[in-house]
Amino acid sequence: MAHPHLDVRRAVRMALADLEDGATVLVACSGGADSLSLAAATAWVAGRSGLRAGAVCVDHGLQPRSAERARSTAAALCGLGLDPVVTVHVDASHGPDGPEGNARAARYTALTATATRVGAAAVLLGHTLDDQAETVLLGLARGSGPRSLSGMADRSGVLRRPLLGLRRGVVRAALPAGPTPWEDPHNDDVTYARARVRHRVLPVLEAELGPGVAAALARTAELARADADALDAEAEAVLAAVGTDGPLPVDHLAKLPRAVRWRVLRRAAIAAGSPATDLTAAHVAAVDALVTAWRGQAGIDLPGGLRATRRDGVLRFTAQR
Ligand SMILES: Nc1ncnc2c1ncn2[C@@H]1O[C@H](COP(=O)(O)OP(=O)(O)OP(=O)(O)O)[C@@H](O)[C@H]1O
Repeated sequence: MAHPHLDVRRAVRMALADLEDGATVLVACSGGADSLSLAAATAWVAGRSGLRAGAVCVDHGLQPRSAERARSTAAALCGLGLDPVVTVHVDASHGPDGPEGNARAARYTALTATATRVGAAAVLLGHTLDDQAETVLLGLARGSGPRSLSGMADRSGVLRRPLLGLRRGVVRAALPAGPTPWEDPHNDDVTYARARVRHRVLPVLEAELGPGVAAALARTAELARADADALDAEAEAVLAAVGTDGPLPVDHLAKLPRAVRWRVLRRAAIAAGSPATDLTAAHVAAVDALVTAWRGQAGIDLPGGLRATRRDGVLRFTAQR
């Protein structure tokens, strides 16, 4: 960790290399250490490469002091040389994923909408290699498939994660002097699984298996993403050929590799009205058994009042009255 400032600036420079002169980038800033370090590096890079840099803070209204925090973050960012901060208020009290999940979904929607509104070419997020490794470990512990194990993408639409290849320690060692980062109390609260992975599981893995474990987990994420992309594309192609909303020929489904067939069945069930958040791997496996191990059973009930049935050589998803 000889030159953390250089490492962070290089990572930001590379992530922004394709932007045209005069383009605007926004740093998504929570006020935490990672996004403050990212903001400082982005201000430095933008100042030397003809880009405009601003910042955006999302106020979820979840923590009582969040408005005050947003104000002090804004002041710190202006001090780092970024344009005045855009603060966006979102309502995270509704949604299917609990307060944290709803806040995350609302945040990504708000960040993307803000980029469109201000004409920004990219919004930068401060996720690090440690965040990626934690996500992979949490996915492994849940028995996730390659899509979940692929963690966070370095690019997704307008969102970019320049620090995904850097350890959190490097990012924090490059923190600018002056602003005091705000620490989200959840980060250290070991009642949360992610905090336990961060403070207890990953350190033990590194002590026992070597310091390269986090980078290895991040590599797993990259490999899993490539596999998941290929399998998803194949499933899409199958559905494009047979049609998403009609009956699915069982003979055709039975010949597909299981990983592709599961994806086809999941997509078809969602297209027919089963909510993606409620449709589990066990539901999909039960529908799969109608294809591969059918012994005349009547059908499978699915979330959203849907029923999967097999008759006359085709599989159908129908809404139950
Ligand atoms: N309220 C928010 N407003 C704007 N951006 C946010 C907000 N919360 C999180 N982000 C963005 O998402 C990234 C990851 O946030 P998260 O809370 O998962 O991780 P973190 O390790 O606590 O990061 P940080 O130290 O920057 O808070 C942040 O670095 C930031 O870029």
